[in-house]
Amino acid sequence: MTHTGKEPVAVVGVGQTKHVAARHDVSIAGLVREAAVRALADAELSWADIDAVVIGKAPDFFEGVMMPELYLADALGAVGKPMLRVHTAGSVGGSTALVASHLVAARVHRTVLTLAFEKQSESNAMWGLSLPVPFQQPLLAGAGGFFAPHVRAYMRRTGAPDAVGSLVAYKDRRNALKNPYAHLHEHDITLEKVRASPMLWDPIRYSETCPSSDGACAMILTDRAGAARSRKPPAWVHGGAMRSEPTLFAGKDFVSPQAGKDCAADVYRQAGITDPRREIDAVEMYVPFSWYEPMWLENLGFAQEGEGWKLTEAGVTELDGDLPVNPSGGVLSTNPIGASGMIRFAEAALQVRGQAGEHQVPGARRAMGHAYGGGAQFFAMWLVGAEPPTT
Ligand SMILES: CC(=O)SCCNC(=O)CCNC(=O)[C@H](O)C(C)(C)COP(=O)(O)OP(=O)(O)OC[C@H]1O[C@@H](n2cnc3c(N)ncnc32)[C@H](O)[C@@H]1OP(=O)(O)O
Repeated sequence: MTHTGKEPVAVVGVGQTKHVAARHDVSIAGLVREAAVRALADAELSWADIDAVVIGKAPDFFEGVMMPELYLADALGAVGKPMLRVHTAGSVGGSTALVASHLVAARVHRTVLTLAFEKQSESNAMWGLSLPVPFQQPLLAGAGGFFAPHVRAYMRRTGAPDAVGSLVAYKDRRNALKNPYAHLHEHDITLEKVRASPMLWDPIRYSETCPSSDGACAMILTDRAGAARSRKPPAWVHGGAMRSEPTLFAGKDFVSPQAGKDCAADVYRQAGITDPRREIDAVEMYVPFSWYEPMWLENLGFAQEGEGWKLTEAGVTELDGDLPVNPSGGVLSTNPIGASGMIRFAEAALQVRGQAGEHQVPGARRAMGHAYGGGAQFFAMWLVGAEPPTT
């Protein structure tokens, strides 16, 4: 039989660890295996059903272990099978899933285990991200130090009121209470508490910042025949894209990077989306600092330029709003950096499979997963649906 076009790709299994500040009870190998075993159990498959493994994590500085994938082949059942590592800084969880999905779409492999992790308690991510790299803009103190001026630039450009950042944090931390895997479960959270929390990197407050987490996320991606064997509803990949640009160049727009806009436009084109605000039911967006919600709402085309904060302020992005953003609690509640992009992709898949539990968006049919990394320079996104793609 001659095959033309791409093979449709389905997510049939999702597994996560409970994300926490420090998993002292397991090694990196133990952490990744836990997520992989849960994804296999969800898919009702065994190691023998997996043809290849695609793994991702953020910079090796975060654990101080160079190339940890070298010793993870047995923990991930990859002995005698192809295993591949992807690296695109903080967006890596998303790009890893996309590489895995391309292997299925291109009919290189039929069923692929993809996994991303970070065990930040083994090191210190803030100082891991504060290296004095020669001939580069100093990164200041960690990612917060790098991104805070871009948040200020957004506030100045749009006239957004100070309160918007706190609204996002308050929403995401409440959503996290509905997600058993989320790192932060702040049962006593109030808006006043968020607003009164200490300023870390002006204008980013403690409660408007992601934590540093240990965690892993895995997915099983398969072809049309694999999806047909799945007893649970699959999530179908309708579009996926990656884009990159340098950290610094004349004219770079840190508030709304061109690479992010182009990446989203490519995904919408593949998925046949012309009005993302109306046609997408849930978004899992990479928001490590709360102000990135309104910033990405604009960058991804959900709002006109300068208007993203108005959606947040009006409650549109709440779990019961008409465009729920980060029903899982998002990166703001859980950030094992390398895994965070894959968690966004996996949570989007759970939404359209109807498997998101207490943070399910009722009736979600199409959901978007978004990841970014580096100096807002690597982007990875996918759009998944409850129905198989028509093209
Ligand atoms: C592309 C990207 O992903 S960019 C983002 C990259 N990631 C970051 O920049 C990480 C930002 N966060 C941090 O640097 C740190 O978590 C800080 C500065 C906010 C807090 O530092 P520390 O207090 O040293 O955190 P530490 O990890 O030791 O945790 C101490 C406790 O505070 C909790 N905690 C950590 N951060 C937060 C937070 N932002 N809000 C509420 N609680 C928090 C932890 O869960 C832990 O509680 P536990 O002991 O009950 O488990």
